[in-house]
Amino acid sequence: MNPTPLRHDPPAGGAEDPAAPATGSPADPDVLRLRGVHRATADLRRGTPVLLEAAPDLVLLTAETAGARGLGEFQALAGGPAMLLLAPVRAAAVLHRPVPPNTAALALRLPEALFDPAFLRSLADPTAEQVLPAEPVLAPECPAAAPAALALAKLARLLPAVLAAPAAPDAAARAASLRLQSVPAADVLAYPVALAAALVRVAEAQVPLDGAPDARIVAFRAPDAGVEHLAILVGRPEEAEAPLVRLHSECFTGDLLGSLRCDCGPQLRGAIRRMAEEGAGVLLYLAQEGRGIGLVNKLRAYALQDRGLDTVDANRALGWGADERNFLVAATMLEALGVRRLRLLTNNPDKVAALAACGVTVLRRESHAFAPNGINDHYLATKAERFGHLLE
Ligand SMILES: Nc1nc2c(ncn2[C@@H]2O[C@H](COP(=O)(O)OP(=O)(O)OP(=O)(O)O)[C@@H](O)[C@H]2O)c(=O)[nH]1
Ligand SMILES: [Zn+2]
Repeated sequence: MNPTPLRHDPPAGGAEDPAAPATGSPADPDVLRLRGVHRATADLRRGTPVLLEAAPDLVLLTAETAGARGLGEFQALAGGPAMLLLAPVRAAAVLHRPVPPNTAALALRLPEALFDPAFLRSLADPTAEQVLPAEPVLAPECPAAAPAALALAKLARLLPAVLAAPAAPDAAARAASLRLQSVPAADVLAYPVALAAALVRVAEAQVPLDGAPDARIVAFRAPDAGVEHLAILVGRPEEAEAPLVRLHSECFTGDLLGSLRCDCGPQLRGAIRRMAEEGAGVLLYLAQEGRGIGLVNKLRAYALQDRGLDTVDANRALGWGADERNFLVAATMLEALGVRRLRLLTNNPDKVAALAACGVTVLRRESHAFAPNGINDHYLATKAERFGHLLE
């Protein structure tokens, strides 16, 4: 195999090469941007506020993780009235009325008396017990950086419901004394693309599989960020003219537990089987659980589906888009593996379009449909009706 080196490959031999460009070095601005955003997501997950550098700067705290300490630190940095930023479908549900179309985010007024963790969680999460001591009202203005604030919560795989306030004039100094993270809004919005472009191969091993003994796994990771993706190579796909490729988004419930709610398990094993029959193929096992919303949110989406919503509306009710995946990750991995022309095993036309948009030649789509099992029938029908999945 002769992989194409990517921008952040470490210097050969692991030594610093003084003549090499600065990419991957400690001062590489791309690496610093990834680091800043990744640290901010980790802080939000632990219920710690972060500063979002925008005009104006905002202090943020995710509603899902806000506790007494985080709320206290939030107030120490806030220099103006607090708001709760929500995605439009969730805001409409909380306000009990439609919101203007094409709205990226809405802001609700939030007096300090309502800084209560249970109240905040109930505003954020339609599956939580609803604790609504006051009727929520719209704030007079939604800050320009609200979409970046919600994007940061989503990168943390938390519900996109964010307590926000304009930062006090001395917020940067106070943030430094509390060791809080500060992150530019532009870095947050650029993060998914920067992360995908920065992936490097970090490990590789033979892993013979049941039915596909000639299999290898190659692991990819971006520097200074947490997410890892895997490529499962059957045979020598890089030597094939146009190998069979599958982009398989992680599904803990279907792939590992054999859940009958979806078709992921049969698709995963069926893809490996077909690749073994052909003698070669690549299955990219992408860390995009729940179409990019994460396992916890997928479980919430399932709870909403049990109350009658379909898979698209359940995502939206939680504040997420129907499909939050970024397939640039897959294009970057394929390039590193030396696969530029392929046949794509999928029913999803968006995957074909996304790879083509990244410059990958998809010679054709190969159908990958499995019969409904009596429980996933409605889910499969919804994928066909609302995502345009092709079943032939
Ligand atoms: N949010 C959400 N995600 C789901 C649900 N059911 C399955 N998933 C996720 O959907 C993804 C399925 O991914 P894929 O099988 O790669 O993609 P696909 O869009 O179905 O397209 P195909 O290539 O035709 O299979 C996995 O990440 C699952 O965890 C659901 O009801 N809600
Ligand atoms: Zn699944």
